[in-house]
Amino acid sequence: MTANLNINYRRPIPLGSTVLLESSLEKKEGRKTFITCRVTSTDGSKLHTETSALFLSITASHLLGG
Ligand SMILES: CCCCCCCC/C=C\CCCCCCCC(=O)SCCNC(=O)CCNC(=O)[C@H](O)C(C)(C)COP(=O)(O)OP(=O)(O)OC[C@H]1O[C@@H](n2cnc3c(N)ncnc32)[C@H](O)[C@@H]1OP(=O)(O)O
Repeated sequence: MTANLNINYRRPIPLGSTVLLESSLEKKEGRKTFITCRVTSTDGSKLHTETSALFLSITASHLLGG
């Protein structure tokens, strides 16, 4: 479950362009998983977006409000 999501939009992505998406698992601490992601041009020269997120493991009952 997404607990936190930060997105920095550095440069607009031209309509119809192809981009490269790179995600990394930064660390895992118990139920917490920290992920980062970068969106760049395919040659890597232009940074479009950089993201960090925290996901928490949950039980099915959490989704049902338990
Ligand atoms: C345009 C370009 C983009 C490009 C990039 C794309 C890739 C980007 C990468 C990835 C994107 C993935 C896609 C995103 C999709 C978004 C849409 C959704 O996900 S919709 C769901 C929204 N989420 C909810 O509705 C959760 C609502 N919240 C909850 O249900 C609870 O608060 C929950 C489950 C998150 C935590 O509740 P508890 O009761 O299970 O756990 P507690 O005890 O509060 O926390 C456990 C530990 O986590 C820390 N923690 C909890 N929330 C935190 C937070 N917001 N920030 C920091 N730490 C937090 C706490 O401090 C604690 O840490 P200690 O164990 O003490 O070390």
